[in-house]
Amino acid sequence: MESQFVSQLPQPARHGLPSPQKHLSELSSSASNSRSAMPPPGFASHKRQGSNLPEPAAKRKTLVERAGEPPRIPPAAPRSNAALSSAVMSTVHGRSNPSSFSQSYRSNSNQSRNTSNSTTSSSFSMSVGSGIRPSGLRPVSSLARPKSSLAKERGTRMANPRPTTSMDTRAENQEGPNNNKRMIDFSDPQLNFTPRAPMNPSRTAVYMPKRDARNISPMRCTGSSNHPQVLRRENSRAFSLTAQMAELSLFPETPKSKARSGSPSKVPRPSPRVPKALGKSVFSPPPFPKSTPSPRKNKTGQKLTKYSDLEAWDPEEQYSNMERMYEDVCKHYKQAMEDNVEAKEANHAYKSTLAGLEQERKELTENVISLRCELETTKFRLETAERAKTEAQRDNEEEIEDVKREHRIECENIRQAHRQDMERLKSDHRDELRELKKRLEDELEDERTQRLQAISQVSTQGALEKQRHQMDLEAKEQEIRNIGSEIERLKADLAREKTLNDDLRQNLSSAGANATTMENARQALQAKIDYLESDSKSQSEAYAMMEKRMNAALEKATECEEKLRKEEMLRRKLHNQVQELKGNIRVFCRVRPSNGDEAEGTAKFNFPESDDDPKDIEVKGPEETNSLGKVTTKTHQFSFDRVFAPSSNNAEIFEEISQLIQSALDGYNVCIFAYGQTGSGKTFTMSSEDGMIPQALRQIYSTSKELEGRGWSYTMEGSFVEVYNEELRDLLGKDGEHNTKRHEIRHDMATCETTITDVTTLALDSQEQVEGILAQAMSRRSVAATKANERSSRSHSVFILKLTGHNSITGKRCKGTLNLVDLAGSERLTHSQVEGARLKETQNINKSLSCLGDVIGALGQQQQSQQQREQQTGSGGGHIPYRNSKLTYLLQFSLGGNSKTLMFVMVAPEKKCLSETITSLKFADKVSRTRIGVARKTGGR
Ligand SMILES: Nc1ncnc2c1ncn2[C@@H]1O[C@H](COP(=O)(O)OP(=O)(O)OP(=O)(O)O)[C@@H](O)[C@H]1O
Repeated sequence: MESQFVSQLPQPARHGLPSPQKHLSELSSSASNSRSAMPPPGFASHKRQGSNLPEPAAKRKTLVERAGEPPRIPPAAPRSNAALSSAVMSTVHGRSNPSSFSQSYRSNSNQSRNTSNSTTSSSFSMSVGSGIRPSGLRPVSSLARPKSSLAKERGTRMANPRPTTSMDTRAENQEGPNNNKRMIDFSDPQLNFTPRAPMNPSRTAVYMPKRDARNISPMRCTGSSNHPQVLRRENSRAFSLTAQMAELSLFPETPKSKARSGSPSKVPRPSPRVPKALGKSVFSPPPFPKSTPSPRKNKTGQKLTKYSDLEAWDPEEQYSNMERMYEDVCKHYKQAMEDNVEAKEANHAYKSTLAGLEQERKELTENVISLRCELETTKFRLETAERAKTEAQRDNEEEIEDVKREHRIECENIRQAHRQDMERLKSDHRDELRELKKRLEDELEDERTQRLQAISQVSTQGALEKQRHQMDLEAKEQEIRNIGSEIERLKADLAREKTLNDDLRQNLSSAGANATTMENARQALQAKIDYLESDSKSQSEAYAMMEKRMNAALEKATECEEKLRKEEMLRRKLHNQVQELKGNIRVFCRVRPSNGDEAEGTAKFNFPESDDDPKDIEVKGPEETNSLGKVTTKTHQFSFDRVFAPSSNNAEIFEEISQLIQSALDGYNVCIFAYGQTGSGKTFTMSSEDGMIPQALRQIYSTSKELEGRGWSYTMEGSFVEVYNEELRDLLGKDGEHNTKRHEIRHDMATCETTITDVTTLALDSQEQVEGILAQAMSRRSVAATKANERSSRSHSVFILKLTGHNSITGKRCKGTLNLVDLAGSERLTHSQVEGARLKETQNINKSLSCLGDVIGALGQQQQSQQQREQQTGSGGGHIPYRNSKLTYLLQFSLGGNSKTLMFVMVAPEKKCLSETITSLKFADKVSRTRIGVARKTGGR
């Protein structure tokens, strides 16, 4: 029983001594581990003897110093060993309080072995348990938790052995934040810690840090307590244990004070299972003195005093307790002694290990010295090599510098040579250029001389040639002139011959007709003779009747012809009377359509309703502001012989003037002219494809054809001139001549005929010929782009058609002239803003138009005064300023009593032309009111 007890005590020397190798490895590992810097328990216990306070962390030791340290020191040694030492010392020095010693020692031994002695009471077990628990493990329950009625039960329950189950996990989880701790069963064969003492079933399981099995090493546990917090906790625990031990006394405690003393585990209680024979083999404590029972002993209900309610102590019971405690202490002391012996053995072993290590250290030191020597040698070599390298580098740099310098000199030399070469080449090149230039100049001079000689030769030859040609030309011109006069003479002869021929032809035709008639008569007579000879009386009667009827028919035909002639004469007479009634000067107004430029705006024109013969036009004038600031618009009303709205076309207009064309065929002078501002549509009306000129010619051709049946034959001669800057130009003249040749206007006052000198007069034999002539004339007209018209006519064009008719039946003749005039556009100088040639043109245009107005006005006045004078004296006369302009002079016989005149006043609808439009309309109105005398036939016989 005693041996069993002894074996349960901690025996570190026997089972905890590691092999030297392992020991060294642990030492070296501890050298690198700060936790192992904690002093071994042996040192600590010696150092802290007599002190319960924890020592500060020891200085880090060398390998040699550590070699002698015991490898496995129980955990929490500083605290437990201090307490143990103090307890032992107090016991040795005869101090009382064995229970505190027992408690301290038990805690120490249990920590070193990681086992617990479950043979003690539950409170004692808990006390021991708190010692083996790693720091931080259930600190509150072990230290601060007050004792309760449940504490004992809980402690017992914790000590109960149980297999490792899922509950372990739960228990582990219940450990709070330190989950890295786990319950380890010491019976687990995997663990290399095997307690020598039989395990108490109630303590087979203890809480261990969650590491490998080595974590149960006291060194590591010690290390873990090195943490400042842990140290504090350990210190406080040691302090509380010391304090508790100091509290222990032989005097009984009241239950109340017990309850206040803290954890029940800290109150020492004798284990009922401690063997009585403890320490017999080694140590036999003297018997505890027997106490004699007190005579005053009152087992039950004995009070402290007579007047007190407190129960008195039972000394006997206390004594027995003390006795038990004493035995317990003796038992532990014996155990400690055994441990001491073991520790000495271990010390010895450590010393031998230390010697080995010392030897090893010496060897290592020698090695270190030799290595240092080697290091020094290497350093020296390195420095030498460095120096050599630096020197080599310096040499290299010097060499590079030398090479660079040489290179620079070489470059400089090459550059110099190159520059000299360049200079030389340049001078050579300059010389070459100079020579080349000189040579070329010489060559050029020679060439020029040769060329000049050749030119002078050629020019001499050319002059001679020219002279010869000139002479030839003059001779040819003379020849042509002779031929021309010959032609003229021949033409006159031809015309005379032609007339003679015509007369002869007529005589021949009449003779032919007479011959036919005679033949018919002869045949009739022959038939009559035959009939008479056939002797038929009835036939003779029938023949007479037939002859009678034939004669009647012939007479009737003659009557009809006469009647037709009379009617034709009447028609002409009536036609002319109608024309006269219409007025010898008539005015038509035409408004052209807008050219589509909406931005310019259109003036307001009104055409009062009239079914087929519109004659009135209203124009809204420009806005005017009167003196009161009121804006007014004046409406101008005009009446003409006919008004054509913008929608009317050239065909409609020609219908109206076709009667005038007939008058020209009848032998009247007819003048149709178009007046208006530039761009108002004059040329469009007169000379466009379906304009008045082409249509008039078409009608003349067709009518003359019709009249052929009535014995009329017509000859048509046309000329086309323009009045440009008061000069006449022949538009049908030869190329190059039409605008250079000068022409004169000649009037034959006897025949009232006008001729232009050197003007081209063409016999118009066919319609196609006329159209070709018109196209040529139009292309030669003087036109220019103005502000108002891109192709503005800068001249007055006059197409003169002379119509000569002869009636072969009646022998009548007639000669009419048709003048179709396209006047140049009237425009204000301020509006046109032209200058130079254009200005001169405009001035001449305006002057001639003004003269035209003057002539018409004078004609009107003359008519009035003539009528008055005729009424008074029977004679007329007056001055008409025809000569004031070329235009009026040219149209002298077409603007007067001998002619029929029609004026078109052309109107542009644009707003910007409004003032010019009104001016034109006023002029036309004035002309329209003019009454020119009665037209007379010219050349009629
Ligand atoms: N009745 C019309 N219908 C359609 N276009 C017209 C008409 N009248 C004139 N024009 C057009 O208006 C433009 C000017 O006309 P035109 O050259 O005949 O004017 P103008 O009076 O002869 O001008 P100018 O006096 O400068 O010669 C032309 O392009 C012409 O085609």
